[in-house]
Amino acid sequence: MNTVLGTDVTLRLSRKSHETIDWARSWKTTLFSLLEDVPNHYRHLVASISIDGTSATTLIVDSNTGQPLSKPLLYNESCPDALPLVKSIAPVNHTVCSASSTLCKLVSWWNSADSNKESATLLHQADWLLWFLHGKLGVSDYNNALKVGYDPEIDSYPPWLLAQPYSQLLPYVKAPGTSIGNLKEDIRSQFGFPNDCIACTGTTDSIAAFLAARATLPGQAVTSLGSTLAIKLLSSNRIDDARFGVYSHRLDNMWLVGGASNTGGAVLRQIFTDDQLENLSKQIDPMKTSPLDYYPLTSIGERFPEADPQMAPRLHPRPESDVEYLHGILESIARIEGKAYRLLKDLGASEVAEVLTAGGGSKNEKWTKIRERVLGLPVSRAIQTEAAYGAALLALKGAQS
Ligand SMILES: Nc1ncnc2c1ncn2[C@@H]1O[C@H](COP(=O)(O)OP(=O)(O)O)[C@@H](O)[C@H]1O
Ligand SMILES: O=C(CO)[C@H](O)[C@H](O)COP(=O)(O)O
Repeated sequence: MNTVLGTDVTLRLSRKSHETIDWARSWKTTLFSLLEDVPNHYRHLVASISIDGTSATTLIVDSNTGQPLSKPLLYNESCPDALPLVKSIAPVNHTVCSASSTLCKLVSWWNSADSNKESATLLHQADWLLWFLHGKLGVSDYNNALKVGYDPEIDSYPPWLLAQPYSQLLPYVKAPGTSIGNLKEDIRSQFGFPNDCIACTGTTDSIAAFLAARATLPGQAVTSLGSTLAIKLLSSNRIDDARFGVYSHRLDNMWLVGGASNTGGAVLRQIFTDDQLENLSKQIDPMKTSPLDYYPLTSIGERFPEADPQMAPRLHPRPESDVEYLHGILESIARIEGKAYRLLKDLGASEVAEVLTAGGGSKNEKWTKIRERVLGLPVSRAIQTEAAYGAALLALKGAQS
């Protein structure tokens, strides 16, 4: 029997200004502390390791040292300066035609960098952290590489992208859960992993959550209620439309159609502690419709189901009662989720039949009932709600192939 390790190292914006956080150092520290947390009596049994990270979280690193050449750009950061140029080379409404796409982040760096262009490589958060384990720089997976322009249907970067001068920075792409190679000797000896332990390509956090939920039939969907609201609907056909922030990830021979809204738990965390969320939620009647109409965001900008970088948060008027306020916020997020699923149907995806829930918000039973009422669909908590479990399934896939 294989023992495998999956880690979800997505780190979210904390209350501090994210200008003050050394993100790359935080991620590396988090990874190595997670490896330290593996009980010693399991470490010699670990056959394979994989990592999921936030999508479009981008690093430009030195091809020789792997060290970042500039500040990493997070999943929800945008580079609108690059959008006109990206739109001029990509097909209309292509996934990369979003200011928060990885390609916009690459083009923005390329146009502003005055050195190191010849010895630079683009990596995503999960790619860079896996590199510490296997030591082969420049390897990614076709889920993380989607937003830089990789086309998982042709298993290649498209000609319009390869023709660009910065295509030399693009990472080599493998399927998620594919062996990259054995762990480096220093990592094996530092943590006591076996000589034949391998590192496998990872995926993004919301796809790892989908894998963890074990949805296998077209029409099954997973909503990840984490810091953000990420939606993945298993569909037999591919839908991509940047006008609405809709794109399709490949999952073997099917498609995960969806997108990621900037609404979600990060807004709740700005207002309530987890204990307050639990205690206030107990007092909510989920069958009662909230009259409050919010668009809960932590800052200006929305990706999906409206791709509007100028959308402002709407969290007022605030009622006297915190129970009513939380009810209004949870119901408003549910309305955004409902709008997202209706949009996918209107764009031609398989019709959603049931919604499984992952992420921290999945434990809120009152929210689940509110969502079931608003969506008009069966909504339940996935048996496995942690993205790390999905990453472990990818490690297992790599160990068995
Ligand atoms: N009882 C609750 N009801 C609703 N949301 C909750 C509850 N407890 C925690 N959360 C939310 O879950 C989020 C954390 O979930 P998690 O899946 O770990 O997010 P991420 O991996 O994106 O950081 C937080 O933003 C928090 O507000
Ligand atoms: O919101 C996010 C972080 O939580 C990411 O954008 C999320 O990973 C969705 O992106 P993808 O659909 O590519 O997985």
